[in-house]
Amino acid sequence: MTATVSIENATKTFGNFTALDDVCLEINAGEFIVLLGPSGCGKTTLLSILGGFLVPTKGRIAIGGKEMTNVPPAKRPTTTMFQDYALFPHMKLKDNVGFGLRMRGVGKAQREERAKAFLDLVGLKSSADKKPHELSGGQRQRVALARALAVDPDVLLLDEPLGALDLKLRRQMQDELKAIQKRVGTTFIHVTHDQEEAMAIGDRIVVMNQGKIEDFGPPSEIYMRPRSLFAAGFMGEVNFVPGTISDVDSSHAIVETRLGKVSLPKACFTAGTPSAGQPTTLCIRPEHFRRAGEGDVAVTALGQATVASSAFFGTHYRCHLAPASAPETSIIAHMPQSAAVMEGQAVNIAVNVGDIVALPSKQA
Ligand SMILES: Nc1ncnc2c1ncn2[C@@H]1O[C@H](COP(=O)(O)OP(=O)(O)OP(=O)(O)O)[C@@H](O)[C@H]1O
Repeated sequence: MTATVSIENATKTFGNFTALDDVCLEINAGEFIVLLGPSGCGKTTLLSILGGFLVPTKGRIAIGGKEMTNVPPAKRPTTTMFQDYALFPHMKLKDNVGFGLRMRGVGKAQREERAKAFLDLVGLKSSADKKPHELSGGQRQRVALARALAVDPDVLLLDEPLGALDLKLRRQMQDELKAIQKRVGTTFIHVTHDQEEAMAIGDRIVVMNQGKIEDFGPPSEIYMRPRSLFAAGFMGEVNFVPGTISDVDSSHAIVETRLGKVSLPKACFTAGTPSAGQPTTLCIRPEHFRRAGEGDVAVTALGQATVASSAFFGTHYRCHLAPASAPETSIIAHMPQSAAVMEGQAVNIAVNVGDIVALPSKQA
């Protein structure tokens, strides 16, 4: 089963401290949503409010259109899967997976049938009679997922479920989790502080900081068109180039920066309409720099820079560039293999204007 989730102006305070600050979110049925942000930003607090383990100080929650704000966890159509997924060590896998069903009074035969179906879903059908200690970490994690899904929640809440796994297994489990979610169609809300994980699994990502939502959208949109400096910086590497808007006409705004004047279409201003005099920061991803002259007509030249360092990364060279106009500034640029850049070399750098995002500096 699956359901929509609606969060209206949810605030949670602990004494004088505001852990969640006026959060609004509309989640579609069957979406894989990732709550992403640094430690302490309020991800778990929001998940706990959805699961019914915390009641918001203000605001309301609805699941499948039904008011849930004060409904206890057991009466909600949600299941929460925690990082320490605590399987019962003395029980066979089929009994672990069937546990929730037993609590709901489902008979043994039906329980076993359903447990086996869900063990099959996670690729462990032939292990139904094993006990948790006979499994690897990744396999135990899959059993926990089967157990959570066996009770047929409308919404599965996952609190850093892959946090205990090593990197390789983590990446593999991300792919599996995404594939299983697509198969069952349940709404998944998954907490992580790992940006790559969020991009690997999320249909949409909620970027959180200090109890607030900084950005919400599909991974590509948050990466390419972030709506806050925090979201831009949290979703991968970015160069921040501070400047001021000196002029605006009907289609473009001129931003004066230490790399020179840049004329940007208004679509580059993702957080609102630009106005003259506004302190503005340009966000440029390392892979968007290129050597001037290599590209098309939409390229903005940013002047000459010296390659301070260059490291070969297989797919590209990762370079630190010192611009001639501001040598104390270090720019990180990924240059293609074909650019064959060398330390000490002077290069003319350019960026496709459409790849630049301009955001108000005061958000920093
Ligand atoms: N019961 C509580 N009493 C007081 N403060 C709390 C309580 N629960 C959470 N907090 C505070 O609220 C803030 C948000 O906590 P939360 O657990 O939601 O963060 P998080 O984003 O999930 O972080 P992490 O990734 O480290 O788990 C933190 O500063 C935390 O110390």
